[in-house]
Order: sequence, then C-alpha cells, then structure tokens
Amino acid sequence: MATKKSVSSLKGADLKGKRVFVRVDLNVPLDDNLNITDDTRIRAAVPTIKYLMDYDARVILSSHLGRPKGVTPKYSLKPLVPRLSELLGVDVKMANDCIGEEVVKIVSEIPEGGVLLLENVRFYKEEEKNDPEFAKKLASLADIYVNDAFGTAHRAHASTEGVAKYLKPAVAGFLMQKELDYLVGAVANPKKPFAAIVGGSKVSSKIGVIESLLEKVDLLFLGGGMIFTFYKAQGLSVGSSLVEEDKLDLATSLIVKAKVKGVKLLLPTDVVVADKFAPDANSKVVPASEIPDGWMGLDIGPDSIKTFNEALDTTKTIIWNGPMGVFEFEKFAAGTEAIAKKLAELSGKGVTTIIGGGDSVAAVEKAGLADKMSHISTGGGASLELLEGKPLPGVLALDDA
Ligand SMILES: Nc1ncnc2c1ncn2[C@@H]1O[C@H](COP(=O)(O)OP(=O)(O)OP(=O)(O)O)[C@@H](O)[C@H]1O
Ligand SMILES: O=C(O)[C@H](O)COP(=O)(O)O
Repeated sequence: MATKKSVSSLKGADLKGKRVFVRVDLNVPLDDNLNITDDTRIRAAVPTIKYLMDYDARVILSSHLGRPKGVTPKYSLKPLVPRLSELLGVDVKMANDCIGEEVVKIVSEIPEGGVLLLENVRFYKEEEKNDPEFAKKLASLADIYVNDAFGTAHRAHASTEGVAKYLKPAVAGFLMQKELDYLVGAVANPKKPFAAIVGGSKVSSKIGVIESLLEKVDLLFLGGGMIFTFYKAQGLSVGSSLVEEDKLDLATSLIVKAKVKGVKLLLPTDVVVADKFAPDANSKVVPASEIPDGWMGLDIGPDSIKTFNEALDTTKTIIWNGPMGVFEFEKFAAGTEAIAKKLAELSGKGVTTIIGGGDSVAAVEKAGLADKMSHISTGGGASLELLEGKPLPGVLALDDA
C-alpha cells in the first residue's frame, strides 16, 4: 500500500499535564432535531481520549461535521457534547470557536484529565484550504498532536495534515493505528485464500479498488448496481437496470485482467428484479441472463447467495466494500444481509473479516452484526482510497515510528 509502513504511536509519549490536540472524526449523522442517529464514530474515538485522560493529559478535541460553508448553526458540534460526556464519564467542555483568544483562555483552564471540544473546524474556509497560518493557530493550542481521525485521513486539511508540520510530536491515535493495521496490514499480508467482495452502485466509483484488489486477492465477488455493466459487456440484456454505457470496455478488461491474474471472478447468477425503483415495487427472481425489458435488478438472487456462501467458506481473509443490492429497501436487502450473516459466521471460525467503510458498514450495523466482524472501518472515502493504494495525507504527515 502506498502509505507509511508504520507511524509513531501515542504509547510512550510523555503526557502528564500536556495539552494534546486530538483530531477526531466526529462527523456523525444527525436528524432534523439534531439527535445523533449513529454514534459509531464517537464510540470509536473513546479509547484514545480515555487513555489521554488516564495519563493526566489536557485533551483538546477537534473535528469537522458536515460540509458547512462558513459558520452554520446546524453543523455545530454542540449536540455531540452530552453523548461524548456520557461515554467518557466526564463533563466535556465546549468552545464556541476553534481558534482565537477566547479558545486560548479556555484551553489554559483545562484541568489534568479534562476534555475540551472545539467548535467545527470547517467553520473556517482555511481548514479545507490547508492554510498554513490557520494550521499554526491550531498548533499553538497544544504541546502534542494526535491524529485519530481515520475517516478524514484522505483529506489534506489544516487540522488533519497542515498542523502536523507545526506541532511535534505528531502521532497516530489508537483508532488510526487499528484501521491501518487491518486495512494495510491484513490486505498486504492476508491469510489465504483472500477474497474481496465489492458492491455498491457504480463500477466507475470502484474501478480503483477493483484494480488494486485484483493484484492481491484469490477470489473477487461482485454485486450491487455495478454488475449490470458487466452483464451488458458480456452481451446480456439488463432491462432498465443501472448501466454505465461508457464503462463497458472497462468491465471487459477487468474480466480479462482477473483471468490473467488467476483470480476467480464471481458474478451473481441470478438477480431480484423490480418493476420500479421503490420499496413497494413488484419483484421476482430471474436468471442473470433473463432480465425482462422494463425490469431492473435491485439485488442478487438466492442461487447467487448460495454460490457466494460456498465459495466464501473456502477463504481465510475477506474484505467487503459496498452493498449487494438496494439494502435500504427491505425487499431488496436479502443479498446484503446474507453476506453480512456469512461473514459474521466465518469470523466465529477464525476467518479475518474486514468491512471497508461506507454503506456496507451501515448494512452490517442494520443487521446487528457489527460486533461479530474482525474489523469495521470508520472511514468510507478514506478506506476506499487506502484500498486503492492511494497515500493518505493525514497519515503521511505523522512522525515515522
Ligand atoms: N442494483 C442496484 N441498483 C441501484 N443501486 C444499487 C444497487 N445495488 C446497490 N445499490 C446502491 O448502492 C449504494 C451504495 O453504493 P456506494 O458505491 O456508495 O457504496 P459504498 O462503497 O458502500 O458506500 P461509500 O461510497 O459511502 O463508501 C446504496 O445506496 C445501494 O442502494
Ligand atoms: O464522512 C466522511 O467520509 C469523513 O468524515 C470525511 O468527510 P468529507 O467527505 O466531508 O471530507
């Protein structure tokens, strides 16, 4: 993988009384009433923060939320304070800003073992521009930089990359370390046979990851909306299923590449088709070669699930990115749920199972199987970029081990 071999860790750092700037990814979904609908990322940030508290550091937490253009109340991090306080067992203080005199004063008042949450760092356009003056202001708040925001590590922003130039030591938190161990370590040195399951809506958004995984895996399973581009490339009718006409040649070349590399490529043999894109659509199961005109494939079928399951039984490491169907609609969630169940079962038998972020994580959570997997990534875009072999700026900026 095109990233650092190992980054400096938090363990061993002299922490007592030190002001530690911790970049976390608290970009959690909120509903219209600003209630947190999934607190996974907050829970994932806890081990590093607790460690710092236990070692009497003064903890300064920084995160973004959403993609605000300037100061936008609905993107304030304030609604996260109660849950964060509950999980940490302390009263987390909240600053109204992330830089400036007022913040400097509040930081100076953090007691040993105390935690301060800074306001959304993206309220400043300088954050995404990776402005050096802004990064210096963030850096001036602390003695140590910890990056635990794996989910944002693919962004070269001031709080994820720039700040590490001005604040040393710059080390990885425990979540960052764990994500890298699994997504870099397990993929670089997998127990074999090694399988990848790639789904999601479009082949265009997964080209990089498929090409990169073809270099490493023994088996590649494809599902989701992208399969229809592969079917059409093979001359099959796909009805009104999602197809990327400009990616037909690419699909053919990926099939050829798999052959050349000796990778067993499994495409679903049957699909669940619908007469419209809706939760209450009429549906039926048809062979992949017999999708009727006017119908669209929205899930993999029972035969495919059986074949996939049997092939997965032979593997020792599995990485999964992207749902098998439109799992948001109950009628078309069976394929994704079946894969989630299979991976949970295999984890119990010692197979390493890694869920590579984004919607597949949502599907595993929905199935109540998250705690059964070897590793569930907190990063959607970041895990995808890492699996594509791209360097993550937030990791590269950290000190070498
Ligand atoms: N057959 C299909 N037709 C249309 N859409 C589909 C089909 N199968 C899956 N999808 C949709 O694909 C979407 C997920 O695609 P995406 O490429 O975003 O996956 P992901 O990689 O898991 O997510 P992320 O990009 O957030 O990491 C889901 O919303 C799902 O409904
Ligand atoms: O949710 C994510 O993938 C991360 O928090 C990064 O957010 P972004 O895509 O807005 O940079």
